[in-house]
Order: sequence, then C-alpha cells, then structure tokens
Amino acid sequence: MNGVFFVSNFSAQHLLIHKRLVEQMIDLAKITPRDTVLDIGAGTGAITLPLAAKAANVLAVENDPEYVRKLTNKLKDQTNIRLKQIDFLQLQLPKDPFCVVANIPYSITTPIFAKLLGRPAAVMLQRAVLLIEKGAAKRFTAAPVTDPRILGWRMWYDIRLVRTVSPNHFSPPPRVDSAVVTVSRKIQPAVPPHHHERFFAMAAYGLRDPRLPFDESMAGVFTPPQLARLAKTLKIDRQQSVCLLNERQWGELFLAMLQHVQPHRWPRRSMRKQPKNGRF
Ligand SMILES: C[S@@+](CC[C@H](N)C(=O)[O-])C[C@H]1O[C@@H](n2cnc3c(N)ncnc32)[C@H](O)[C@@H]1O
Repeated sequence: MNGVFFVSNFSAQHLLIHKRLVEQMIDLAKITPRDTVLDIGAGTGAITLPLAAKAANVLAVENDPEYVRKLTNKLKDQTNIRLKQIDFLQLQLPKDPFCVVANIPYSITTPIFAKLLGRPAAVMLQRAVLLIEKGAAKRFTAAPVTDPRILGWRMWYDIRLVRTVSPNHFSPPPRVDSAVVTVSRKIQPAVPPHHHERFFAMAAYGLRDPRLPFDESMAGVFTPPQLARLAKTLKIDRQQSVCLLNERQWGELFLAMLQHVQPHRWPRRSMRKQPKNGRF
C-alpha cells in the first residue's frame, strides 16, 4: 500500500485535508449570500468555515463532543454559523429552503439521503453537494433504476456523480474511493411532490422483481387493454423489463393510475415484503 496507512474508522471521521476540493464542492453548490446551508458531520470545520464566507447562514451539525469543543473555539468570531451537537438523523430540518454541502459519515449514507430526499413535499432541500463512498454514488446514479427508494428520490431530484476522490484527500485515508455527487431539486417533476408516498407504493410494487416484463409487473393494477394503451403512450415494448422505464415514463404511468384506475387497485405501501407474484 505504498506506506499509506488505511484506516477503517467506525465513526467515519475521515477529515478533508484538500482545500481545493472544498472550494470545488462549494462552487458546485452555487452558494449565494441568500442561502442557508447545512454541513452534516462538520468535524473540525474543513467545510464549515469556507461555506460561511459564501452563505447567509450555516448550520453545522456534529455529534462528537470533542470535535464540537474544537470547532466552538474556531467559531468565536463567526456570526453566521450555528453549531449543533446532535445526531444528524435526529435533527429537525429547516422549514425554509436550504442547501447542503458536506463530507458525510459514510456509515449512515442511505439514512442521510432518505432524510434529505425522501419527503419532497415536507423537506425543502434545494441543492446538495456531498462527498460519499463511490460505491453508493454509483448505486444512486445507476441506470436502470431497480431500487424503488432510489427511484423515489430521482423523481424529484437530479443526482449526478461529478468526480471520483481518492483516499489521499482525507486524514486518515478511508479504505474506499469516494465521489462528489450533486443533488438538485427538479423544477418541473413529472409527479407533484405531495404524491410521494403513493408514488413510492406504486414503484415498490412495480419493481418487486425489476426484471419482470412491464405487462406482468403492472398486471395487478391495470387491465390488459389499459396496459396495451399505456405501452403505446410510453413508446415501450410490453415485454421489456419494467426497470427499463425512465423517470418520465414512471411519472406518466403513475398519473395514468390516478386517472384511470379505481383507488382500491392502487398499491399500498407495506412494511412486509410484497409476495413474489405481486398480487396483493
Ligand atoms: C467524514 S467526517 C467529515 C468531517 C469534516 N466535515 C471534514 O470534511 O473534515 C464525518 C463527520 O461526521 C461526524 N458524524 C458521524 N456520525 C454523525 C451523526 N450521526 N450525526 C452528526 N455527525 C456525525 C463524525 O464525527 C465526523 O466528524
């Protein structure tokens, strides 16, 4: 390993030591003096302090008391940074629109995304630039989308993998490659945000086996003539795997369900795994 000491660090305290990367992340987030910005896992302030120079307000969240103590000392002359010692997953998010720029704790990547992107009608996230594990970045941006939760995020947010970041940008270096991802709220989503729960229920049902042909996957919701008409409207082959639908096609399918299918046939969100044959 060329003498580099790689650390698997349980609380994910891999601090950023590359100033240029911090600047690049803040530039990508297009932070303006009107923005409220969250730094999730502020550590010793590698992102917090440069962010405060661009934003109206920064809310820095950190759960390690030792880092909070160190950062509090650094923030003495800062008037636009609020530092909160709390587990981010317990934080009440701002009610007004906000952005995020952060090098997040990788161990809670999916819960962080779910908190930020999973309730688009209630959570006013506008843009985020996040440093995350490269494997997660690839999963969240992959096509086709086979995971209903990721599809749910991508109906309301564009998620892009911008660049890979090698372990030597951190101290101590993590074992894995990282990536910068940008997240931006869609201006004209295919489905209004207040339908998120209902959309997710349909996506979870439709993607219970992502390789199923479109026809078979949706047979519990639409009648055969409706499926034939939908395949024409969506310009798809009825035999193609349902996971090949793009976000726009999923949106059209959902709106068609609201308009033409009796509510008792709409899939319900279930905590139990859907049965293999998809009937419910
Ligand atoms: C990858 S480090 C980033 C630190 C700093 N932002 C930087 O870039 O140098 C992640 C930080 O998140 C903190 N952290 C871990 N779990 C957390 C949680 N549940 N809530 C808030 N902070 C957390 C860790 O203590 C650590 O400081």
